[in-house]
Amino acid sequence: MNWEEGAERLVGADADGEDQAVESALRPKNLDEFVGQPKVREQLDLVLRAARARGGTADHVLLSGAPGLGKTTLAMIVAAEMGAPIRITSGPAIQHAGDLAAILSSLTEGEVLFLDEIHRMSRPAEEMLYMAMEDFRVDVIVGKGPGATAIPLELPPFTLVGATTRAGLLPPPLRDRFGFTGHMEFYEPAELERVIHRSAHLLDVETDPEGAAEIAGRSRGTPRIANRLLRRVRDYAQVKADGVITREIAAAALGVYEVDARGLDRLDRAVLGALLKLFGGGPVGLSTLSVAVGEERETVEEVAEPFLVREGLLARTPRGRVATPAAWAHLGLAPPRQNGGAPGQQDLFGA
Ligand SMILES: Nc1ncnc2c1ncn2[C@@H]1O[C@H](COP(=O)(O)OP(=O)(O)OP(=O)(O)O)[C@@H](O)[C@H]1O
Repeated sequence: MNWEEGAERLVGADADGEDQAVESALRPKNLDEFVGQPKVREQLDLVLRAARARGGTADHVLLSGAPGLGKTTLAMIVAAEMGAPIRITSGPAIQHAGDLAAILSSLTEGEVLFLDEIHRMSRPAEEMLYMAMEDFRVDVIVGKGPGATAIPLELPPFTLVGATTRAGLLPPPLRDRFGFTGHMEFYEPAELERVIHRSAHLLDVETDPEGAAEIAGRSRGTPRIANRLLRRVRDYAQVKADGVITREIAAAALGVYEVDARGLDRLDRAVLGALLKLFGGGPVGLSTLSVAVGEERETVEEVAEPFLVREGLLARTPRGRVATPAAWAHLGLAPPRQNGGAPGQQDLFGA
């Protein structure tokens, strides 16, 4: 299978076509329904309540965190809680300052502008946004060269909700213009169980507590993945059983899709398996490891490794990739008595 960009993984955190079609039905509509993220929820609640009490517009909000953790959902909740409409766009869609000017100038008072992947906006658009956020004004440049003139345009007060997977990539002047920054964490299994119960209810699927726990444990801390796995388990329960999701049904269904008890899929297990079985647990260079699993370096490094590192199964060291004791245990293998092997011979392709 090709795991290159665009290949769909059941445990991938980016939205696929089916996710997009069903996600709006599963989105919590207000802060009370939003599961987990207690800090962000409490802080945002204060920001919104205060703005409502003042009868004004809420401060600009920056949400950072991995894909599928609920940034879009929270942006929609900000609008709903403020009783305001929402406009949704993304950094890559705004390549010219003019694109942004067109959007900003059509906003109505109090409207929420959701800018996903805000770190991918073009530089000129970013500079226009500074002024819009601070002074609710933009300068529209008319003409070219020495004859160009800037026509100031007043904007109604609005709330920008920016989302980014990488808050560190935002230039400080942009970051500083947000009144509130919320960092979204990966979800605890108990929180994902609540997400699954809620979604199962909305999808009209019966799920017992152990069934939800089984799916939660394989969802990589991410509600989008939990919802996706729930849909696949529901299919299995309907076709192979009486439609009720139990622990056995969930485990069997996700076994069919090769998502293991910890949420690793075939690619993750291939990388980990090669590291353990072929290289004695490492250290081994990334290129060597990639050749061993028959994948591109980038696929191993960007698609498989981040979750393996997060799970404490693999470490990236200056000498190469190293498996942790938990990796041996997870694949049910006994570590060699002296972990380490012969890195000089294994690093044939460099790090
Ligand atoms: N806290 C939550 N409680 C319940 N469901 C949630 C929660 N967070 C996210 N979800 C569900 O997960 C799905 C993905 O959420 P959302 O689209 O908001 O993620 P995102 O962080 O914006 O992702 P991306 O960065 O890819 O745009 C939604 O369908 C939503 O129903």
